[in-house]
Amino acid sequence: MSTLPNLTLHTDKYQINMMYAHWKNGTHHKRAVFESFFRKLPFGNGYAVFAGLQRLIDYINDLKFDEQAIRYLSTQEENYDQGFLDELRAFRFQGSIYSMEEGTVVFANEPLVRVEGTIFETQLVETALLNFINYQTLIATKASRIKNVSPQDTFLEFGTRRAQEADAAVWGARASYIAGFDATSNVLAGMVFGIPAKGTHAHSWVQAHETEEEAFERYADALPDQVTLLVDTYHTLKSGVPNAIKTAKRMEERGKRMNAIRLDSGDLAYLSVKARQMLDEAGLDYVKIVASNDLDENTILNLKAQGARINTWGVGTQLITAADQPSLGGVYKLVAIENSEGELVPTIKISGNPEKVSTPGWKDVYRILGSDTGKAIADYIVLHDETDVQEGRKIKLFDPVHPYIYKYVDEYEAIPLLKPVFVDGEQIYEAPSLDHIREHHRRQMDMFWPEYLRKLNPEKYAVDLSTRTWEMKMSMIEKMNR
Ligand SMILES: Nc1ncnc2c1ncn2[C@@H]1O[C@H](COP(=O)(O)OP(=O)(O)OP(=O)(O)O)[C@@H](O)[C@H]1O
Ligand SMILES: O=P(O)(O)OC[C@H]1O[C@H](OP(=O)(O)OP(=O)(O)O)[C@H](O)[C@@H]1O
Ligand SMILES: O=C(O)c1cccnc1
Repeated sequence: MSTLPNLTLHTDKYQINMMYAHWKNGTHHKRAVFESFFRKLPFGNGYAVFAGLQRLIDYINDLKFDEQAIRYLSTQEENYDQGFLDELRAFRFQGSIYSMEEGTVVFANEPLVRVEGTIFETQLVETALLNFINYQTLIATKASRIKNVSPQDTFLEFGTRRAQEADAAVWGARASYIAGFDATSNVLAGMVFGIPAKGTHAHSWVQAHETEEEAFERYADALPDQVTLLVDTYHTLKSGVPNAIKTAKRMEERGKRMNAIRLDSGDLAYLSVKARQMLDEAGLDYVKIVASNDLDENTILNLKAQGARINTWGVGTQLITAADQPSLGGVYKLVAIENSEGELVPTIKISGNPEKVSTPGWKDVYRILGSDTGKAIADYIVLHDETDVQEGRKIKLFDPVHPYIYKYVDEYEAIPLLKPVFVDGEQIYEAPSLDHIREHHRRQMDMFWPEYLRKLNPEKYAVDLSTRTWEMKMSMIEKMNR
C-alpha cells in the first residue's frame, strides 16, 4: 500500500486491548474524562505555543472503523469476538472535546485538551491526540523562539528536506507560520493552508550553467519579479556578489528590481556586512540579504550581536526537527470516571515522583489578567463547577508546590482558555482561518510581560490550582496513603 488509509487505527494496540476488555466486561459505556498536558516546557523556554487542534478536529471527524480496519483486526491473534467488531463497525465519536485554541500561549501542568465521553471512545483517541499536539506544539514553540530573536526580520521555513517525513514537514510548516514565521518553502503547505510559499534557487542552478553570471542572468530573465540569487557557489565576495550586482544593474535597465541575494556558507556576519557594503556602493540599497545554513535561535542571536546585515532568515533542520529537544512529553491522564452508582468521580494517579501525581477532577483553566495592566498574572485551574472566577469574586492565588506563598486578587479579568470544540460528537467550534490563528498568537504574546518570554532563564509564570482543586488533590493523596 503506498498511501496511508483513514487514521482510525493510528492508535496504540493497548488502546484496542483496553477497549476490548471494557467491552467484554460490559464497562465500555462508562463515562470518563481525560486531560492532556505536559509537565516541562521545551528548550528551557518560558512558554509554549499550542498547535495541533486542526489536525485533531479532522481526525475526530474522520473516525470510523471501515471494512479494511475491521478485516485487519479480525485477523489479529487476540481473536476478537464478532460482537466487538460489530461494535467498532457502528462506532462514531459521540464525546465532547474542550481545547485551547491554536496559537494560545500555554504552560506546563495545565489542561490543554479535555476529552469527555465513554471510556471506549476517550481511550481510543489518546495516541493520535498526543501525536498531533505534542509535535505541532513543539514546532510552534521552537518557531516562536526563533522569530522572537528579531520580530521585525522575515523568517522563512526551509525544513521539508530534513523533516521526519512528509506529515512533519507540512504540519510543521503550519505550526511555524502560526508562531510568526512569514512563509514556507513547502508548496503543498502553501496550497493546503494558504501559507505564503517562497523560495530562492539552489547551487544546482548555478552549476547547471557554464558560468555563474549566465546562471544569474537566465534566472532573472525567467522570474524577474522574484529574483533572489544564491551567491556562494564559487566565491561569495569575489564572484557571487559582483555577478549579482551586474545582474541587478541589467535588471534596472529593464525597469526591474532584484529582491535579494542569499548567503549559505562561511562567516555569515562578515559576509553579510561586506555584501551589504558592496550592494550599497553599487546603488542597490534595496537588494536585501537572505541567510541560511543550519541556523537556529542561538546562531541568529549571535549573528545579530556581531552586527550581521541580514534581513531574512531561512531556517530548516534545526526548526523542523526541534533538534535540541525532539519531543514534547505531553501526556493524557484520566481525571474522572463513572463509578458503580453512575456518578462521575475524580480519580488520581499517584507517583513516587511528587511532580507526577496527577491533579484529579474535571477542570477548566482561566487566564487571570490584572485590571490595572491588562497583563497576565497567572493561569488558574478550577473544578469545572466552580463559579467564583467566572463571577469575578476574590480569588486566592497560591503556588501548589509552596501553598504558604499566596496572594488574593479581586481586580481582574478571567479568560476561559478551554473552548468547546465537540459537544456530544458534534463539532461546534468554527475553526478560525490560519491568519486569524496567527493574529491570535500575536495578541497572546502581548498579554505577557517580557520576563516570561525571554529566551534565556525566563521567569516562571504561575499556573495555580484553586483552593478546592488543591484540597481535593490533597485529600485524595491522603486517602490513597491510608
Ligand atoms: N559569524 C558567525 N557566528 C556564529 N556562527 C556562524 C557565523 N557564521 C556562520 N555561522 C554558523 O556556523 C555554522 C557554519 O558551519 P560550517 O563551518 O560547517 O560551515 P559552512 O560555512 O557551511 O561550510 P561549507 O562551506 O562546508 O558549507 C552554521 O551553523 C552557520 O549558521
Ligand atoms: O540549513 P537548514 O537550516 O537545514 O536550511 C536548509 C538548507 O537546505 C539547503 O541546502 P542543501 O545543501 O540541502 O541544498 P542546496 O544545494 O540548495 O544548498 C539550503 O541551502 C539550506 O542550507
Ligand atoms: O528557497 C530556498 O532557498 C530553499 C528552500 C529549501 C531549502 N533550502 C533553501
